[in-house]
Amino acid sequence: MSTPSAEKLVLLPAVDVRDGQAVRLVKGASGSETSYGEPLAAALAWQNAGAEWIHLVDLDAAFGTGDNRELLAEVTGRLDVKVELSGGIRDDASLRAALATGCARVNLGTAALESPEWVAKVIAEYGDRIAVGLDVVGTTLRGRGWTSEGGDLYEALARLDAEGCARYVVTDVDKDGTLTGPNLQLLRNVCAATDRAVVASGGVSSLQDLRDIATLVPEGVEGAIVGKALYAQAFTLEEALAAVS
Ligand SMILES: O=C(O)c1ccccc1N[C@@H]1O[C@H](COP(=O)(O)O)[C@@H](O)[C@H]1O
Repeated sequence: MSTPSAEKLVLLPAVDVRDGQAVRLVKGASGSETSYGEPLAAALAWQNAGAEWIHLVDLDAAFGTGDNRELLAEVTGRLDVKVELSGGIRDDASLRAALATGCARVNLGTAALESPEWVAKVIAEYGDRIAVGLDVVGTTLRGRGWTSEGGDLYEALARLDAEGCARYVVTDVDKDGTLTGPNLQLLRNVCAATDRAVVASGGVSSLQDLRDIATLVPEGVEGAIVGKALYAQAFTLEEALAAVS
């Protein structure tokens, strides 16, 4: 596989769902939620503003505090844009249900840490409909709602590369929801370690942050997830899309 050569950075507005509501967390901490209303309304707003993708997360399933599966299936079904579905996809049943929503791809987090053989199997079976979320503090992976430690980022990357993983969603947990700017060095380091596509996540606060991430497209960064900055109206999605076009 060669380094992907996307021309422009793809933006994926995030719709994270907890207890039926679109929320943003700070550093993924349970209890730090700010609520932003109906997930469908949020997703449709991003779609109408020009998004090509929505990053849709079942936070309850990620934390193990229940799930929002029916709601996320309904939201996915109502959208015309591509959906990257994430949170609690850890076995055949949850993967089948996620793929059956019609989402373009799923993002596996905890499973990549705790069930590596199963993840290798589903990568072989579903190819680029499977992305792996590499959620890190420093270079240590986090799972189960980012509460458990799951080994070294670069060891996992080498293993998943060898298994044919097509794409990684790389989140700096300490940046997520903080509006303090992305961890560009982490993204550079990951791109140097893999030739697979990388989606950047965590910390975007300004249009300049998006322009900075876009400079890493030639290194392999394909996309950026944008959450809090959009909900806090730091800029509009239209402005963001124009900034990276
Ligand atoms: O996105 C978040 O803010 C977030 C916060 C805390 C925990 C998880 C979070 N996000 C997503 O959850 C998946 C992992 O789910 P799982 O481990 O596969 O069940 C992760 O990739 C993030 O997209």
